[in-house]
Amino acid sequence: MGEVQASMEMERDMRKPQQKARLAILELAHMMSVPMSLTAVINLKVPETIWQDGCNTPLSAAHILARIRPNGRGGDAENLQRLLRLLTSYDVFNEHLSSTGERKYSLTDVGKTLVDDDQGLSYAYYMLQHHQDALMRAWPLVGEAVEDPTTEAFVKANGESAIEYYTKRPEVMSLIYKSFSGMSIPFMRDVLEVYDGFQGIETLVDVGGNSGVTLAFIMDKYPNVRNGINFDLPAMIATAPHIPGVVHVAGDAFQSVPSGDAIFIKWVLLGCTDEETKLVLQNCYKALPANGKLIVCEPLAPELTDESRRTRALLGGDIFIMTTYRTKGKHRTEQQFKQLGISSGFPHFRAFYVDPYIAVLEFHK
Ligand SMILES: C[S@@+](CC[C@H](N)C(=O)[O-])C[C@H]1O[C@@H](n2cnc3c(N)ncnc32)[C@H](O)[C@@H]1O
Repeated sequence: MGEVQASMEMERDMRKPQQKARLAILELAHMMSVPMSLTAVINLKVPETIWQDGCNTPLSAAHILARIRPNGRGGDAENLQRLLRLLTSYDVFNEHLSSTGERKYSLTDVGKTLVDDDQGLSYAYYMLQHHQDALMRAWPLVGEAVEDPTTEAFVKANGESAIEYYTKRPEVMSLIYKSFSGMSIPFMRDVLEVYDGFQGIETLVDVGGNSGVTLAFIMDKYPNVRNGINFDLPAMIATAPHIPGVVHVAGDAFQSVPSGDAIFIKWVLLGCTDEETKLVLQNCYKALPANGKLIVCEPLAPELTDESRRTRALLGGDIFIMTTYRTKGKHRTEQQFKQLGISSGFPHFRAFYVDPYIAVLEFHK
């Protein structure tokens, strides 16, 4: 029987629900192979090797290995090809199969997100950050968040919180900065193309602004923002890089936040419990003038649970938060944010869906 015929017969058999179910559970059972293979090819520098000079020329695994290894020797091309085939099935690489059976690989649009741009940023650092040893140690304990939500899996596995762990290690901090910037800048580029809510603001406070890169990006596009205050925890501010025009201020948003015409918060509230989120929103309310505005960019959990990529990406991120940062931090729905805003004093709320993952939420006094 030829492979095509066998495949057609398998398609037909797949109509049997039990076979479909067994196949689905095996896919789930082997799911771990996907992020670990992706992390491996990033560490091996496969994406930039294929992308060399922006050409995206299809290369065989042996050719990729020869380019990666300066002396052109060593490495197991067959094993590299096995990683590339799996990741092709997840749309990271395109596979080009020749009539002789040789397989070559180029980058898809997904794969291209792993190649550094002219500022040295890409999503590769986000992948690497998420799969560091310390974070991986926490995953076997994910179920304990159900039994005991008082302590994060990360803390149980590593004896300290993720933030404490990061800030003690300069090499981890530099990965964190690249990871957040690599994820943040492409999103902000899209936001600033369509969202004009920063017009008319002179002093903008970025609460939990980390390195200050996002704030600098906003100030570049909106020169009316003349005073940019990057506010973060003391340990983060201690290692924040110097950025012209950005003033770094250390503090704790649970205590108070600096005053400004408007306040910006991005990718912070997901790491807070509902009570802490309310506290931060109340502190923002106090720090804003009459008619002041709080602009929040956070992942928005979908109301409906379906099988879409968006739902999976967002709910997967939600479990990442639960495991790594806060067992009761979470991705919230639009309605949950609206209610938290109202209970913190903000009577007006608007949501802008500028990106499938992160939304822009405006809270007005
Ligand atoms: C996931 S990072 C997001 C950084 C940045 N806003 C971005 O979008 O790239 C969360 C940031 O919130 C900061 N943060 C967490 N709790 C905070 C608090 N209580 N007060 C101020 N900053 C806080 C962290 O130190 C970290 O820099």
